Amino acid sequence: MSAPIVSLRGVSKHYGDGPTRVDAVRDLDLDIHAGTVAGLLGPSGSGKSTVLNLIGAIVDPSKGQISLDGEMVFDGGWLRPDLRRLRLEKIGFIFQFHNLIPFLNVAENIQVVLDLAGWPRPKAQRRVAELLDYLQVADRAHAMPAQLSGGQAQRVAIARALANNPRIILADEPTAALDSERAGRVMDLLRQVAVEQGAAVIVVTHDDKVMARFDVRHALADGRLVGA
Ligand SMILES: Nc1ncnc2c1ncn2[C@@H]1O[C@H](COP(=O)(O)OP(=O)(O)OP(=O)(O)O)[C@@H](O)[C@H]1O
Repeated sequence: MSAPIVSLRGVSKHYGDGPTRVDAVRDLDLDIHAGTVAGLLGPSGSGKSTVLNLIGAIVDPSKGQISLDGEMVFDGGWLRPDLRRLRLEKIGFIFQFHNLIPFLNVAENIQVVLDLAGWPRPKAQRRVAELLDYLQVADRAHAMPAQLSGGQAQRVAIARALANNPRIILADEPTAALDSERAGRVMDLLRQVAVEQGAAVIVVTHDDKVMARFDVRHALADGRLVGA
């Protein structure tokens, strides 16, 4: 099997110290490979979002090692001076409530990511058009987020997450606000991205509608993996 795109070794995260300390993730080893759609499951408070945010360099690990797309990025401390750049280069985020910027239209919501990543304008505009086509929302390019249906908004959010060709897609409850048919389409799309772009897609969910759709399932309880 190919080398993992996401690899965690002995990763722990606690919030606070002393009597208020919460051990959210304990000594976690986790590998996710290219072309895989992985589910991160478990009851509320088991540490799922913390794991996603550790991989996304949004939360600082308390200890351990994290390597992303073949690069060791955390080894007792972050090895990259600019975590914002690390995220832009390697990671696409998708959230339950899509987090589109309300005062930018659909095309601009995607364009903004490419501007931040330093793409030249003409190339970025071609990429935006290609993504809107791929996600079947090209006819909504000039619509504002408030004018979109839930399914359309989620597809635009996915387009934005894919814009910079990240090898790692992190999704937090991406289907919870969608009916089964739309949820199924989002999962089909994530699978297509995993396969076509050789990406690792990691989905945190409680959503029973999509449980059968993962290649691998990692279940957490009390900050530890408890098997698939
Ligand atoms: N910023 C924080 N400060 C203090 N404690 C936190 C913080 N974030 C999470 N926790 C605690 O860490 C533990 C794991 O939380 P986390 O959000 O990762 O779980 P989860 O499995 O994603 O839960 P849910 O399904 O409810 O979103 C919980 O006990 C939570 O209260």
